[in-house]
Amino acid sequence: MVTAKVWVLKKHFEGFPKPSDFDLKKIELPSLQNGELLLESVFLSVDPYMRPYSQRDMKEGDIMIGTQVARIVESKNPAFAVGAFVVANSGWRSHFISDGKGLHLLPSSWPESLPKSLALGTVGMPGLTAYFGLFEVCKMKPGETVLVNAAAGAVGSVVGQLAKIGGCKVVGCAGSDDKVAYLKKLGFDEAFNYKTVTSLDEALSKASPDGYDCFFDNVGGEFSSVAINHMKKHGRIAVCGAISQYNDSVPQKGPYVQIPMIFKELRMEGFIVTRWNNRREEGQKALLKWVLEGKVKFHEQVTEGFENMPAAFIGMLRGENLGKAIVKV
Ligand SMILES: NC(=O)C1=CN([C@@H]2O[C@H](COP(=O)(O)OP(=O)(O)OC[C@H]3O[C@@H](n4cnc5c(N)ncnc54)[C@H](OP(=O)(O)O)[C@@H]3O)[C@@H](O)[C@H]2O)C=CC1
Ligand SMILES: CCCCCCC/C=C/C=O
Repeated sequence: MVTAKVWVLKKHFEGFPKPSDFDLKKIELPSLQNGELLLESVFLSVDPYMRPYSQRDMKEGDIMIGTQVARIVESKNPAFAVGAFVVANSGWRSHFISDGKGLHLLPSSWPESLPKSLALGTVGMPGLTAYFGLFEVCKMKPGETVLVNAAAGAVGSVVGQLAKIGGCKVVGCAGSDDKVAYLKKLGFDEAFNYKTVTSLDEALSKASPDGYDCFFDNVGGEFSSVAINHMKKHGRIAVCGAISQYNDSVPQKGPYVQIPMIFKELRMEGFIVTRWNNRREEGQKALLKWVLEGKVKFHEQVTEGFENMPAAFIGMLRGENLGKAIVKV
C-alpha cells in the first residue's frame, strides 16, 4: 500500500494566494489493476495559469492542478516500463495511479547531461508557448524588433532567445536588476527593470526608438496599455498571459486598445499553447536541439520538497523565480 501526499485547494484564492488557502492531505492508493501503473513525482511545475484556472475550473477541496515529471514505480501496462519517466498532468500529488492515457514518455534519447525537469520548462509547455507564440502568432521575421515582458521567466527567456535565433533585435523587461543582467547574458539586445525605470514610456522609446514589430505580452494591464503605443504600423501582439491581472479582485479598467489598433493597423491575438498539441513533438525536437547546441540557455529556480509547493507557487507569482520555477520532491 502506497500513501500519496496531495495538495488541496482549501479555499478559493482572494487576491494574492496565501499558504492558508492550501491543505496537505494523505491518500491511500489501492493496488494496481491490469492496464494501470503507479508513478512517483520527481519534479513538479508551478505555473501562473494555476491562479486563473483554479478560479474557473476548480472547487474547494479539489487537488491542485498541474504537471509533473514522474517515474514509473510499478506497471501492469505493457506500454510503460518500470523506471521510465513521463510528463503527466496529474496535479499536486507525490504519487498517483494512471491508466497511461495522456502520459508523455520522455524520449529514451533524453540526454543524461540535461535535467529531466526541462520537460516542464524550456523543452516543455513554457518553451512550446514561446515557440508557437513567436512563430505562429507573431510571425516574426528576420530584422524585426521583438518586445517581451516577464522576460527572465520560463516563457519569456525562451521567447527572447528564439527571436535572436530568428535574426531579430530583442528588448526584454523584468522585475529586478539581477534578472536584467541575466537577460543581457542570454543575448538580449536591450533589457530594463520595469520596476525601477522612472517612465516605462521613456524606457520603451530608448530601447527601440523606431518602435516594435512584435510584442509577446506575458503581463497585460498597465504595461500593455503603454507598450501598445510603441508598436510599429502593422505590428503584431501575441497575447500570451496577463499575470499583472490574475490576482485582481476588481477588474482593471482601460485605456482601451481600439484607437492604437486602428491607426497602427495592428494585429492582436490571444492564444493557448494547447492549440498546437498536434505539433508538440516538432516543437520539443526543435527546442531540445537548440538547447543541446547551446543556442538556448536555461535556468531553473528549484525549490526542494513537496511540502513547499504552495511557497514555490506564491514565490513565482511574486517574481522570486529566475527562469522556470520547479519543485523537486
Ligand atoms: N497562453 C498560454 O498558452 C500560456 C501562457 N502563459 C503565460 O505566460 C506568462 C509567463 O508565464 P511563465 O513564463 O510560466 O511564468 P514566469 O516564469 O515568467 O513567472 C512569472 C513572472 O511574472 C512576473 N510578474 C509577476 N507579477 C507581475 C506583475 N504584476 N507585473 C509584471 N510581471 C509580473 C514575475 O517576473 P518579474 O520579476 O519580471 O516581475 C514572475 O517571475 C504568464 O502570464 C502565463 O500565464 C504561460 C504558459 C502558457
Ligand atoms: C497540461 C497543461 C496545460 C497547460 C495549459 C496552460 C495554458 C496557460 C495559459 C495561461 O497561463
